Amino acid sequence: MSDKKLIFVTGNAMKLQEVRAILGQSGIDINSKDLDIPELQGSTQEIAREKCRRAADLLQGPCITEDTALCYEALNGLPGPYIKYFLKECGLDGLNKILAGFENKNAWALCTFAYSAGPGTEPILFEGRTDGKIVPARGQGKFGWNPIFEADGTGKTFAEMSEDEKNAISHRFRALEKLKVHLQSL
Ligand SMILES: O=P(O)(O)OP(=O)(O)OP(=O)(O)OC[C@H]1O[C@@H](n2cnc3c(O)ncnc32)[C@H](O)[C@@H]1O
Ligand SMILES: [Mg+2]
Repeated sequence: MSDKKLIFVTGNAMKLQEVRAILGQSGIDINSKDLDIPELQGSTQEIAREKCRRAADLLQGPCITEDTALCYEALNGLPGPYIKYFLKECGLDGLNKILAGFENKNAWALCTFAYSAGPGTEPILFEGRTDGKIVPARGQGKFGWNPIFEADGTGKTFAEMSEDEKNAISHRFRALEKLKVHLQSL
């Protein structure tokens, strides 16, 4: 495995940057491919599995994909996997206002990596979760909903953290820890 480059199918340059930083010296080398893969409706697991299946079919080979959800406790986990569209249509301010009628601002960030060994195989999922709460935007807004997610126990939004600080506690880091173990066992 270590001499092979694994393909990460994503259109998101910030995801790729964080994945490369987190994997660092692990010996796992990632190439990326920006394929537009339709994302189904369903649970985060169903969406992740289907996206990876389709990516492996298109590539005709092994690959990984990643789905990130932002889940509000007051909304039983929504927007969840649909956060990209909520962010696009409502903005950071709207993502706060959605919770105006609720005292509970708790949320969790959920990262799901899917690994496919190739077409016709069942993707394997690796999940990582970071708990926090939704707050009015603070910090550098370079990546998605970073400015409105304050991670528990830090007093900081992801956007107020350095890359290293975020990558030490993030949903993505936690999911990659599990994916790494799997890849290194191949
Ligand atoms: O090609 P893919 O990998 O699907 O990339 P995407 O940008 O479409 O990503 P998702 O479908 O997983 O949608 C997740 C949304 O959440 C945003 N996002 C993902 N990870 C994030 C993180 O760690 N911090 C802040 N925002 C994030 C991202 O910009 C999207 O708007
Ligand atoms: Mg996507």
